[in-house]
Amino acid sequence: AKLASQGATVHMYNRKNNHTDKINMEGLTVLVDGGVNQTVSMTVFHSPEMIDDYYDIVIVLVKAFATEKVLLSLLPHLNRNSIILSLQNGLGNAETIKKIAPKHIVSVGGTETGAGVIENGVIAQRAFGKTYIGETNTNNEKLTHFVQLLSASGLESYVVPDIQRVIWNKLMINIAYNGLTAITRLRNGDAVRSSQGKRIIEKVVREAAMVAQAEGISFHDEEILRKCIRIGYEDIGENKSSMLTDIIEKRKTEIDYINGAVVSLGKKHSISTPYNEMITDLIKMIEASYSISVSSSK
Ligand SMILES: NC(=O)C1=CN([C@@H]2O[C@H](COP(=O)(O)OP(=O)(O)OC[C@H]3O[C@@H](n4cnc5c(N)ncnc54)[C@H](OP(=O)(O)O)[C@@H]3O)[C@@H](O)[C@H]2O)C=CC1
Ligand SMILES: CC(C)(CO)C(=O)C(=O)O
Repeated sequence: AKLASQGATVHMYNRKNNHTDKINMEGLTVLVDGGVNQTVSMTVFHSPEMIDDYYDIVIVLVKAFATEKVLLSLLPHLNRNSIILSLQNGLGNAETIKKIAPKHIVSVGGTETGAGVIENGVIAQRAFGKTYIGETNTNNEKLTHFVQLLSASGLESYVVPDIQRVIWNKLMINIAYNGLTAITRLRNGDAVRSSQGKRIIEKVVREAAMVAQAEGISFHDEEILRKCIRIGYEDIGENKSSMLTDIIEKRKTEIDYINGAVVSLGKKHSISTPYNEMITDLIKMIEASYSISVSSSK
């Protein structure tokens, strides 16, 4: 909606549901700070055949485990010169896309902007951080133009050279908040304001920083921790994390790509990650028991 409001031609691709029907009929309404920020006329395509092949950039924003299925069906309809840009959370997204689309230009970014569906056709923006996008070897002018449009629309964005750092920087925030808020059903800010929550955030982030270092990504533990805590109080405090939304909606989560990825990489490097393992196990337990979970005291 923000890009479209800058005059860019933006199409969305999603399977058909009540939300997409409402958007196609009445446009997409974005709420910011409780008020209506804008309603933008948008088209959501439901079938790959409806896709034209002229897109400069294709942004992948499905859950990590759905990338393969969605992109495989779209690929025959995409121009080779289109940049495929993942703004998904977690580790392994670039690798998944490159496997499916080896001849395309692939870029990965991380966004500290967040939103959720409030009702059909209406979304609320509740996280207001920056977006960083990794450079590509070619077609950087397209990316530069893209971030200019994003920034002009109010979503502060940058193209940056070190893509692994971009991914891990964003991952640290998800490691800190997504699993914890999904288990406690708290907004990010409420999680970090609890002394126990803050302690758990410190533990999971410190474990992840050790694993990142073993992977060759250098992080100053205290600095990354300070950023994760600050952002929880400020930019993303009001947000319900995407994983909390998944748990509320009884959906599969991206835990394997976030805290679960820290556990797997920790094993590879013989680094113990008990706090990330606990968060991963609890989320998997919740995911596996939606149909039998207790929701009433009676
Ligand atoms: N929400 C947030 O604040 C943020 C999310 N992210 C990342 O962005 C990505 C998307 O997150 P989010 O928007 O929360 O996820 P959602 O699950 O809310 O949205 C994903 C969309 O993809 C659609 N979809 C799933 N499978 C298919 C399919 N096979 N064919 C067509 N459409 C499909 C879903 O349709 P349906 O509704 O029918 O299931 C849904 O509309 C994730 O990687 C997340 O980590 C990053 C930063 C912030
Ligand atoms: C917006 C943010 C950073 C935290 O809520 C996020 O990435 C998510 O919810 O998945």
